[in-house]
Amino acid sequence: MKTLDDLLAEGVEGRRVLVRADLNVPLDGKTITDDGRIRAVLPTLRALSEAGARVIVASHLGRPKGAPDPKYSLEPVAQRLGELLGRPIAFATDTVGESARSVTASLASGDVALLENLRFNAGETSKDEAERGAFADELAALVEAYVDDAFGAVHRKHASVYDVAQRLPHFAGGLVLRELEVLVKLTGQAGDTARPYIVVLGGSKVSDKLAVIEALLPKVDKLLVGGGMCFTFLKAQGHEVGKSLLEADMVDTCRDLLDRAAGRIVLPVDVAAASEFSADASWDVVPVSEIPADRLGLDIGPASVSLFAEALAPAKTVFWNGPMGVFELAPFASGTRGVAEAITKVDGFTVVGGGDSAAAVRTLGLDDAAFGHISTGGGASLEYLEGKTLPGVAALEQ
Ligand SMILES: Nc1ncnc2c1ncn2[C@@H]1O[C@H](COP(=O)(O)OP(=O)(O)OP(=O)(O)O)[C@@H](O)[C@H]1O
Ligand SMILES: O=C(O)[C@H](O)COP(=O)(O)O
Repeated sequence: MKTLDDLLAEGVEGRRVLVRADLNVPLDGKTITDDGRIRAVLPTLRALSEAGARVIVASHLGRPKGAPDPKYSLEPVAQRLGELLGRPIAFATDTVGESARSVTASLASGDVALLENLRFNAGETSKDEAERGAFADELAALVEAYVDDAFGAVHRKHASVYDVAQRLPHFAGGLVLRELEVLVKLTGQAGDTARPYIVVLGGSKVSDKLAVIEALLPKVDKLLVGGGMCFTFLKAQGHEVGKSLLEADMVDTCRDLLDRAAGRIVLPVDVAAASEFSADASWDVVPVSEIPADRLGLDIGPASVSLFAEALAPAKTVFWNGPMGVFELAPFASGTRGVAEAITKVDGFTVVGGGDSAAAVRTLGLDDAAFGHISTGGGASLEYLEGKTLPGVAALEQ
């Protein structure tokens, strides 16, 4: 795989370079609530700009439906990117149209531009190769070289991730390289995963994470399951879960996993059971065997935090993905905070697997530096650990 260093060694002075970044940051209206993904790509942008490239950055934001939607404009991101880089960013109000062409044409050496949301174009995410290819042609026409530094999107077979690489000299950015270097240590491939190896999974969707549980089960010593997804497992264990999140069609699969795991899947023993999905709900901590029929579990309880902390204490390797509860609502953030704190005390290598978990670490005021690595990829890190081929990585390798 050719890397950013190879491109810099070739010389980039005056060359137009497209950098695919993952600037898909959480927004509250127009306010960025966590700019971690913007910060993560700064070294690549700085290196190219300082070497005299004309840098054109492209990203998706959210999941607009293939047409412009102001709610998903990257304009606030351009603003923040400019502040962090300490230089003005030229913002194109489209991705490959009139504005993009004129902005890229007018860049001087060292300048940086950001294109509008890639997903405002149906071709970006299309399953039809010709449609994706046509959009990739338009993107490629703007530049002379391509750097992929969008680790969070390498699992997507999208035009800007996959097809563009086939049309231009392509290079892996520093963030993509660093993420792969760290995550390979958790696959067991290199045979150097220090034990005990404990995986903590939470978040809302069991169905999304079953494949990763399947893939990791033979490799890990313990798998701690919290968050919305634990209720499908609790149901499979024979508990009633009231109005908690439940994927009824996954109960049998969870039961099968629990049988095969022979005690290595650890579930909460108590939960915060609330009257409604709201910060103002009335709620109590109850044992998992006593969740009232009219309540929903929005967090793991204190006994579960202690149980998980005890399991984590001897760990030498930890991977954590997905919050333990609805941490966005203050009363239900304790489980996530407690487990995150237990992970920071681990005397070993700890990785936070992206998305909401990384945002939780920062919004709960925990110290980034207390974790070995905070991945910028949620789905991407999980698919990598599952052992799937990541289209973005495959394209860079070709
Ligand atoms: N008990 C619960 N009931 C309902 N929702 C929950 C519960 N616990 C956690 N969640 C929600 O799960 C969401 C995160 O789920 P998701 O599966 O997307 O996690 P993630 O893997 O960190 O995300 P990403 O894929 O972006 O990395 C959070 O918004 C949180 O509020
Ligand atoms: O947030 C993410 O995991 C990445 O930015 C990918 O976004 P997507 O799941 O909408 O493709």
